[in-house]
Amino acid sequence: MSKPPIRVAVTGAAGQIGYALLFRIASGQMFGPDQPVALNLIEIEPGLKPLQGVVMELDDCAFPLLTEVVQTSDLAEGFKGVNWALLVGSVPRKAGMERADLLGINGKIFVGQGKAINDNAAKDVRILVVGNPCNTNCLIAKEHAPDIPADRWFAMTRLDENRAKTQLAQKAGVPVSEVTNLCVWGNHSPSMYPDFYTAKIGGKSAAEVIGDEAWLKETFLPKVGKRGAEIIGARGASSAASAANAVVDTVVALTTPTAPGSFTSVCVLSNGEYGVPEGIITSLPIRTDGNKWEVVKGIQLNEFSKEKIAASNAELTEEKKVAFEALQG
Ligand SMILES: NC(=O)C1=CN([C@@H]2O[C@H](COP(=O)(O)OP(=O)(O)OC[C@H]3O[C@@H](n4cnc5c(N)ncnc54)[C@H](O)[C@@H]3O)[C@@H](O)[C@H]2O)C=CC1
Ligand SMILES: O=C([O-])CC(=O)C(=O)O
Repeated sequence: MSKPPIRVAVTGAAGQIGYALLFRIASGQMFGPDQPVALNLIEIEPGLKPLQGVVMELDDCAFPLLTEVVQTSDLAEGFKGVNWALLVGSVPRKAGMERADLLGINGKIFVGQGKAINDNAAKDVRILVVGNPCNTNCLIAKEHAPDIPADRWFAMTRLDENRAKTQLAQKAGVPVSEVTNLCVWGNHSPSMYPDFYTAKIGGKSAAEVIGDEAWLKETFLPKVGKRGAEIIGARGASSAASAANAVVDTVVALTTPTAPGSFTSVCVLSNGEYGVPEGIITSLPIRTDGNKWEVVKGIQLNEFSKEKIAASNAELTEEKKVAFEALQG
């Protein structure tokens, strides 16, 4: 007998990321080759017509695992019974903007979505926020969903982790699979800290294998931090296929046991781990048994790392203040 479907809501389903993401969910790449899925696709009114076209394409793929597709702009209908909510829908930045500039535009969206998830989702719902600025948007949604436990809320820095791994692999001249234990700490913004001191290449310290601290500090860090802007500059639009890929990677990482001794980067609600201020959604090293997750303990951070992490978290604390003041005003 086949398993009951996992019901997945995707907001902004007719957008760029949606177009790269839905087909991967429906094909089984997110939940596995024997796990049926149902899709609840949520768009604002003007997005419903293009969404129809995307759904025609989903139909035309004849995915054996796809049991149902709901198309709606009604949040209660869209989040009804969902086990996962992938919150992508929101405005992307243009050249010259920082992601935090989107707070005033996008923040409000996450109030209504938080409430609708609270009132309609399945009891086991887990939420991944992608729409920028994703950390603070996640916090806004969480604050408006009082019945959903805090450990169900995630925002995405896996794209930054993947970017950082590739940069290190290319510099070291090794396959990217050799790079492990790369935690991105802090905000999904240029202040993020991809921790090259803790990362490993072929099981050895990445910093020692690279052997060029000046490159790591002065080239690698800004390269990863500003990669999103670099892509906007080249493509004229923000990253979409790689973002969708990171959504798949994040959900897989949270639903399958983490390899022994390893971890992945996900933004979660801080509880003061590693001296991080409590009550912000910040990127931390996470491991899981596929169901329950925990922040990995005992990573030794040097002064440089501590300063970088503190600066990014100070930015998040300020972003939180500005966002919640704006929502009240
Ligand atoms: N966290 C991360 O690593 C990344 C985050 N992003 C962010 O993801 C978001 C989406 O990016 P794209 O798909 O490229 O944008 P897009 O503009 O191509 O698509 C966004 C879609 O969301 C829809 N939408 C807008 N407001 C909505 C609402 N209230 N409810 C439901 N749908 C709504 C729009 O109609 C549109 O179809 C942006 O905020 C972007 O900055 C992008 C890349 C990486
Ligand atoms: O940079 C942007 O605006 C889109 C994004 O979050 C990324 O590519 O990391």
